[in-house]
Amino acid sequence: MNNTKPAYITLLLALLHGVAGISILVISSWFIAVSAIAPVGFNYVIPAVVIRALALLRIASGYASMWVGHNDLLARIANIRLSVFSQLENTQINEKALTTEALAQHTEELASRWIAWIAPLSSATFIFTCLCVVAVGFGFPGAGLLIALFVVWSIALVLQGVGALRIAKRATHANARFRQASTNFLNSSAIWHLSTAFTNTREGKTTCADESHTLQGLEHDVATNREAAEVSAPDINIKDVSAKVVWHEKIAQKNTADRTAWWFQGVAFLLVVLTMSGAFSITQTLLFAPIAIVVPMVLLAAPDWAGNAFSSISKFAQYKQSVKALQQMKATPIKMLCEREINTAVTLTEFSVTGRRTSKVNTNLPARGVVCVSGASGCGKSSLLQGLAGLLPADGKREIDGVNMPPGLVTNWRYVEQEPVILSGSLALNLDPAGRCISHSEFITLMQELGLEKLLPLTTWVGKAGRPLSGGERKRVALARAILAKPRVLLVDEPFEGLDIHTQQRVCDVLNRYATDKLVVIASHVTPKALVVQKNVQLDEASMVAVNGEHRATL
Ligand SMILES: Nc1ncnc2c1ncn2[C@@H]1O[C@H](COP(=O)(O)OP(=O)(O)OP(=O)(O)O)[C@@H](O)[C@H]1O
Repeated sequence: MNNTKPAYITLLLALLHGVAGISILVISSWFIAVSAIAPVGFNYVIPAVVIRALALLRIASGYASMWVGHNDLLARIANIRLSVFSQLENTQINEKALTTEALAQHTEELASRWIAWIAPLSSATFIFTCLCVVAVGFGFPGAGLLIALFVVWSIALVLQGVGALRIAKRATHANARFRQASTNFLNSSAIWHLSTAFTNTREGKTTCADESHTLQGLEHDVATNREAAEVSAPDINIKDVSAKVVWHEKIAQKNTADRTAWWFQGVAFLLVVLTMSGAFSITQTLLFAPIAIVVPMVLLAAPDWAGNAFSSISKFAQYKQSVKALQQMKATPIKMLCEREINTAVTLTEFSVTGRRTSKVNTNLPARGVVCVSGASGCGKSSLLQGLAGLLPADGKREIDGVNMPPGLVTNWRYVEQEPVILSGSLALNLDPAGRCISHSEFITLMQELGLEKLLPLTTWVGKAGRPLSGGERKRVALARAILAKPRVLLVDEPFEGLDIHTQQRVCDVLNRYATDKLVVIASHVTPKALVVQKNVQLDEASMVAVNGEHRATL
């Protein structure tokens, strides 16, 4: 975090704001008392001017503290999110919903710590300590009561903090479950109509579809989906789905802070009542020494200048939970391997993705040319390509020219997914997300070759996650992105799926040309005639057969 200097300014301004406030209270209390018994010639102007100056200082420091604090907050959020993004770089994200929660919620808790709890708590502690020291040092009547209130405040703060930590833990858990459950639920939006249809037939009445699209309908719909269409993740707990659970914890946190503040207020008032009732012999002094009014006035206003600490300690508790949640964020690092030239072949021996039910593959892939991987649906074509690229951990050996490659992603090998990721941005951003210096003509030529000229110009906004693009267009944009990165090995998953014959031909031409000096591995159910295949690799449940003659291995 580079941007820490303004945080101290935030703290100083908060202290200034607090000290100015309490000084106004002390001086004005004394001033009112002294005015009643002031002798002729008493200079009223000086205390009035001091009070006015303090009031201005309080207003100015309050606004400045907010301005500096919030600017600092925004800078911190940006920094923390960037650091989380850099942690997530080159990793497999295991739980997307929780990662989103971490990015959206927990980073904010971390970033807001100075304005949320460090500054208010430090300010209240500083003021309380100074008041006690001054009251005892100058022998203010009732100084002991102030110290007693300080002790009560400290104990209440610790107790409130302990309770707040428990609630914050529950709140973080509830938030996480809600985020997971709602992500699962929203992902099933395309087949919501199934649950409505089911409800209609089962209950024999018409259900308003819109009604089920509201959050109130969440529990009912998830329940129906599970029961009828099994569209939700099996671990969804309907109870945890409810937004009410999340809201309940938020309210509980606020209520405990308010309750502690009320108790504190009660104790402060009690001390004032005891003071005024003569229990501490201050009343006698009050008649003769205006300074004796200071402690009762300070006690009376204690909830104003010390009460906020109870809600700040709750924010501290939430901060602690957010730090923990960010530390526990699950992402499996992908090791990056340096690029290597391939002179003769890539050899796979007993190669299979760890933990997936796929065939063990034994084959030699040529240094250049098109290799076509085929086989029944679910036999492991996509898994093989991802394992080969190093995106998934794999068992067996992956060798280049006889040298074993450790697990990891080879930097200049590219995998094009079966369902590609399209970024919400321009076509140019999608084609060159890393911002390489690719020439304009290179972009345009490739787009034309892949039959994507109607998407041009490059500034075209492809819409949110590329949803306005057709399935075939998304595939070709992803293929163009990979080709423009000029990988040594290009691994393409089902490039012909959803393409008409004419477009398949164009894609084949691009792949054939690319394979003249690079290795192109294609997983596909179809092999268009136009594709110049150097080698076929047929995956089978029982065996792996290299179709060019050699039966290399049997499971
Ligand atoms: N993310 C995953 N986690 C666990 N298992 C998976 C995952 N993805 C796929 N599998 C399993 O791995 C096996 C191979 O899947 P894969 O997608 O590699 O097959 P495929 O041959 O590409 O299928 P298709 O031709 O239908 O695309 C299947 O049994 C599948 O259920």
